[in-house]
Amino acid sequence: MKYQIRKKALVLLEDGTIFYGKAVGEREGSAFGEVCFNTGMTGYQEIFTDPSYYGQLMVATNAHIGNYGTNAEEVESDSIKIAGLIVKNFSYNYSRPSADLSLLEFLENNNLIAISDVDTRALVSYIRDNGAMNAVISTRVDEIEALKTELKQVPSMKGLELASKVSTKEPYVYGDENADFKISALDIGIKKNILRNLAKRGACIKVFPFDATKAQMAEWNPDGYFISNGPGDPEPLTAAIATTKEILKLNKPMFGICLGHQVLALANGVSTYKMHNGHRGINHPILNLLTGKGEITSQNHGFAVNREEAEAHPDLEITHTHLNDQTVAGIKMKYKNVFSVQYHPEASPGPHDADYLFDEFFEAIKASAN
Ligand SMILES: NC(=O)CC[C@H](N)C(=O)O
Repeated sequence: MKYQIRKKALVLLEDGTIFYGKAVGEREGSAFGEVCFNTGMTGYQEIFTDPSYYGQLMVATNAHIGNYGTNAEEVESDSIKIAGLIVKNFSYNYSRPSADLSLLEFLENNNLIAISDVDTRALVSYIRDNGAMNAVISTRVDEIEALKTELKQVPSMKGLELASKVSTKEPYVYGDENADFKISALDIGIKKNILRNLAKRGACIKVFPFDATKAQMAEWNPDGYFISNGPGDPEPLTAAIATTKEILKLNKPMFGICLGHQVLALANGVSTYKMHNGHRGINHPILNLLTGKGEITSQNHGFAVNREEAEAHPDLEITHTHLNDQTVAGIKMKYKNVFSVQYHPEASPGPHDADYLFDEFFEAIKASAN
């Protein structure tokens, strides 16, 4: 086997804790970022290409990663967005008829540094107990002091604006130009499966850069507005928050997902905060407070909306709650067709329980278009 003898590598956390492992493939080097973990058993390719993970080192809690290879169709953006990958067992072989590359080839094509043979259970328990923190993965195992110094230069996720790094530079149109409805989407890190979900329900979507103004987004007279998911802290997104505030005055239907949900809260003067540990996985339980029904959802966030402020806000209603820790999982504006969720109805990966949110958005669009 080509990669049987592999270089030693390490994960160094910002508090000095070290976990050892082996380099994946033959790439040497270091990758820095906030270390976080995803508990999904499947869906690694969608996770690695999700722009919301920009700047993060991903620990996969599933013990085998790579065993079903990759497929060019199953991406959520045009490249890998995680900063680095940490796994227990990296599978150099894969078995799936529809795969077109091994995970190793996919990582190499994207120049991604990855480390395997790490005690990921110990690492995940450690982060879970001690909270989100920065880390470096590196093959420079004899240069720990130098790595510590370099790690100190890495900015904290709190206060970090990252949407501009992943947003489209120019507006573009997605879907059939003759579709029944038109949606303007603010791209602060949009996942492809959101666009697929909007297009398949009969919309043509115009996707705008992170700093687009209301005037730019309103110019083609859309039937509704969408504010996307994305990476980083929502608070520094001053342009997106200001644009959202202006769009709200138009009284058109609006839907926000994840970072878009946080931006909607901020546009209403409700603050957000950094969680001790985020929610990242595909089996997070949510209670829909409007229907009394439970949903199993796909999640990926490290910030959340302040519950007391949302509860006290005269124009807002909390519509969904996360059942593990009672964090706010959804809000709506009482007097407008405007709502948002902290989780991912587009799944990819994950269950489709929350698909109905896209349908509700289209019902609102149809009602307001009449
Ligand atoms: N998936 C997302 O949109 C994540 C939103 C935000 N970056 C957070 O970590 O909370």
